[in-house]
Amino acid sequence: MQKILVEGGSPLNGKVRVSGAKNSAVALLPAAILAESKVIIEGLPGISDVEVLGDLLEEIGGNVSWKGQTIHIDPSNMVNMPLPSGKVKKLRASYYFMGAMLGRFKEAVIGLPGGCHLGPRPIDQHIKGFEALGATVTNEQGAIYLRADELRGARIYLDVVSVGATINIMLAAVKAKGRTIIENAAKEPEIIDVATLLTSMGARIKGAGTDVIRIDGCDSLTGCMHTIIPDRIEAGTYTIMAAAQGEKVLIDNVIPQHLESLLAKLREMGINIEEGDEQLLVQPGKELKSVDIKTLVHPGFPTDLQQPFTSLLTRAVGTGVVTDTIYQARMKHIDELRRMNAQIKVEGGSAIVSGPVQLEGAKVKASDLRAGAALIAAGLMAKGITEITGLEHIDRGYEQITEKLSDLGAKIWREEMTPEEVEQFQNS
Ligand SMILES: CC(=O)N[C@H]1[C@@H](OP(=O)(O)OP(=O)(O)OC[C@H]2O[C@@H](n3ccc(=O)[nH]c3=O)[C@H](O)[C@@H]2O)O[C@H](CO)[C@@H](O)[C@@H]1O
Ligand SMILES: C=C(OP(=O)(O)O)C(=O)O
Repeated sequence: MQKILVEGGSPLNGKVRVSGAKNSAVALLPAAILAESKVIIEGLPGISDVEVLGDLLEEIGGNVSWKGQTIHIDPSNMVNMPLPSGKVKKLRASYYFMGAMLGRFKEAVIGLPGGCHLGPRPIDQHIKGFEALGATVTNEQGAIYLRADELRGARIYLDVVSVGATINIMLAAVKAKGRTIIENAAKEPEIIDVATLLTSMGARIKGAGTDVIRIDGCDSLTGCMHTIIPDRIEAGTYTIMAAAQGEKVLIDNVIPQHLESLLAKLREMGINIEEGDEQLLVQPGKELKSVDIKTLVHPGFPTDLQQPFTSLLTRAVGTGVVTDTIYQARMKHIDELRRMNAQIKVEGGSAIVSGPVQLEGAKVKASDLRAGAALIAAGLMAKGITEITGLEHIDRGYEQITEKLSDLGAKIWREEMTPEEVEQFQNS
């Protein structure tokens, strides 16, 4: 087991290249189940979520091979194998096997998903959608059993705007008879990316990226080639780190329009950001002004950037209020930031960050993926050395984060934990 060490204070300079989007990748791979011939997806991020999904596709009989960041998935010999436990528990997005296997086999058994612990993460809207399409859905001993004699298109209104439910319903509906209309659909760029892949496979989808998606089902889908979009959350994380500790940092392979809400807030803080077609140049001033943020569904401020942004606020002048309306309990990083001398109060579900403070290195634990990014951001600004454990979360979503930051001039590295540290970590 490893830990990350960061010796703070070094300025960040240079160029960092953003990888393919985790939250697209984790849907694109299961989507390949629906094809009848080879699906090739280029530009995938080297993260553990993608590895696990590749293994799951092999478990159900897919022929999977890798050439660098490109995956070749031949789904023709896949079988409807139940996946009630095991690797499905390692990540959130294993829930996409429900929609994809239901679409292909009209039947599936999938264990309830894992992923970041951000408070309650129900999947009732996914189930509502599958049932509307004609499936019977039961929950038995921690696994979801889905079965349909026939999938029929339906009009589905989502009570909660959900990325996962929107994509999962699309996956099943592309093979349903007739038209499905998803109302109050999520509008995240990853939904458009998945719709683009499915359309290349022959699916008929209109409106992805708006809150009404129309899908006309078809009998068969073929293989295709697809290039994934860049990861807006990884890009946003490096943009925040550059704002916190950068002099002049170029974020490469980014779609700036995907990050408008973050960029607007950073500009309000006094950070100079120039937008190119696929690049952002970040040059923070000496003094940053605090701002308030409230997370919202896309195109609002993304919940997945709330935690790293909280770290940035510790070096801004004034008081910033952070409210997460998507995951109210996504606050586990706060206690760890406090160990590093951050002045943060939690009141009425919001974190109130007072600054500027000089953060100090400490031993901290990443409780989830973006908490990990928040602690690395804090470590970059802190005096002394910060030791971060819980890397299994960070490695779910950030490809080569220590290497990318080292290339920007950060003093950051990984070390094996001693047996005593492992024991302490496991008991904490
Ligand atoms: C793999 C993936 O893409 N993960 C992202 C996805 O997670 P995920 O798809 O799980 O998140 P959702 O968009 O579904 O969740 C949004 C909100 O809706 C609620 N909800 C969701 C589904 C449901 O059936 N019932 C329900 O009540 C959730 O508890 C949450 O409060 O979107 C989140 C919100 O942008 C991001 O933080 C995650 O990084
Ligand atoms: C919450 C996240 O991921 P997941 O939904 O995969 O747990 C995230 O990417 O920040």
